[in-house]
Amino acid sequence: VLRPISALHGTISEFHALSMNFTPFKFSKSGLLQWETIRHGQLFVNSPFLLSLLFCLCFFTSFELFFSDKATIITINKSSFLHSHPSQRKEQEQEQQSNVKEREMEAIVPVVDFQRLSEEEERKKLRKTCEKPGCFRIINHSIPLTLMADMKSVVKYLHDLPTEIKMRNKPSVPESGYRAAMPTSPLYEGMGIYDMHASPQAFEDFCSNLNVSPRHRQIIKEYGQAIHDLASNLSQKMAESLGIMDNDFKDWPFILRTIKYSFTPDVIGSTGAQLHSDTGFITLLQDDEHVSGLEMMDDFGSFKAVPPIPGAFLCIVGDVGHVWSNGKFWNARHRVICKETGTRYSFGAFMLSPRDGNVEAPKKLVEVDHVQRYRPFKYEDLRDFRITTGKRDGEVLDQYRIC
Ligand SMILES: O=C(O)CCC(=O)C(=O)O
Ligand SMILES: [Fe+2]
Repeated sequence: VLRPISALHGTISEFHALSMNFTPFKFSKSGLLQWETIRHGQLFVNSPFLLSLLFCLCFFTSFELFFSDKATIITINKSSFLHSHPSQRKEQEQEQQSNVKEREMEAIVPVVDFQRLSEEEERKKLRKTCEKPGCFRIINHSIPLTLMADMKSVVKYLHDLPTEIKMRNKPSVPESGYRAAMPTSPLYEGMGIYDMHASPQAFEDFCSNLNVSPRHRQIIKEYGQAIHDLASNLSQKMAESLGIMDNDFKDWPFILRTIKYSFTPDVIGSTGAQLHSDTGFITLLQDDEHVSGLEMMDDFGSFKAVPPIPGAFLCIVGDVGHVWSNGKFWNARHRVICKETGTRYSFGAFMLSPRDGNVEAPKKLVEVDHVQRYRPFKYEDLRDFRITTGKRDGEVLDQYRIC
């Protein structure tokens, strides 16, 4: 919580003495000047001289100081320093309040270290986060940062192609091919390749339809292989965290999917992607590190912004993950909202379901649990049900629920 330590023209209303020291300041997007503090001695606040100096500074310059007792952030309102007109102060106060709210409204997305998944403690963490909130960040993974950056450039390039070229890329299954912005989802444009690791032809068709250059072709191929490897390894670790040691995810089909959101000033507040759960087992998303928008819904139906971590993938458990785990893993509900102007790119692997088989919990898991929570079904039936009914969130599974 940020507490004002000086009100208008420097009346100190509240002051919480915490130890602090300043790192170099920076301007935040909202025009606030922020000093992020690091832990140090109590030099600043314990010195009566400096405290008086601070008081005078507030008094004469109408600085407004905010002090975080949680995040140890000091915020000085730059604009109130420059213009101290009372009518502006109200606006500034409101802006600060909403900044505080925004910071408090960030989803807690646990971070899992891929390199440490051989350790019991990290595996427990993985299981716990798959149970709730049903999403996590994976760091120290196998995909080089250079490949992630290269793929992002390719994704931008592909989405910038003329529409008639993008349209050549016809879907072989829903969510593959090209999906242009539509009146029902005007901010959203998607592209995908289905099952490229098992069907080289799908990859060839995609590249030749879009006249992809040899260099870009190489990047997509490498990225597709790398992210499918990571997704199947991670799926295996998730299964192992439930005691299922013999499930091989390497052959499971996946969609390499790219999404572009065009966020212009007139659509701030509009929906980029409606509230949904993902249909497959797990999604590995390289979400945009600059343009925000992704929100997770919590148990109370509130939405929390997901802050980006450059270099980390956001992993989201889907409907198949929920059913396969006999209801243990949570298919996290999420959406994308336009919050700022810019183009948001998100892309990654949507790991779907067992090839040619039913979606169901492994027998061993059912034995341990003494109950099977969902009856087996075909992935395609679930996918088609979602398309025909327009239903997108986890309730689509109710039709298969046993208990
Ligand atoms: O764009 C994003 O960050 C989220 C995309 C998403 O949730 C999806 O495609 O299923
Ligand atoms: Fe999603």
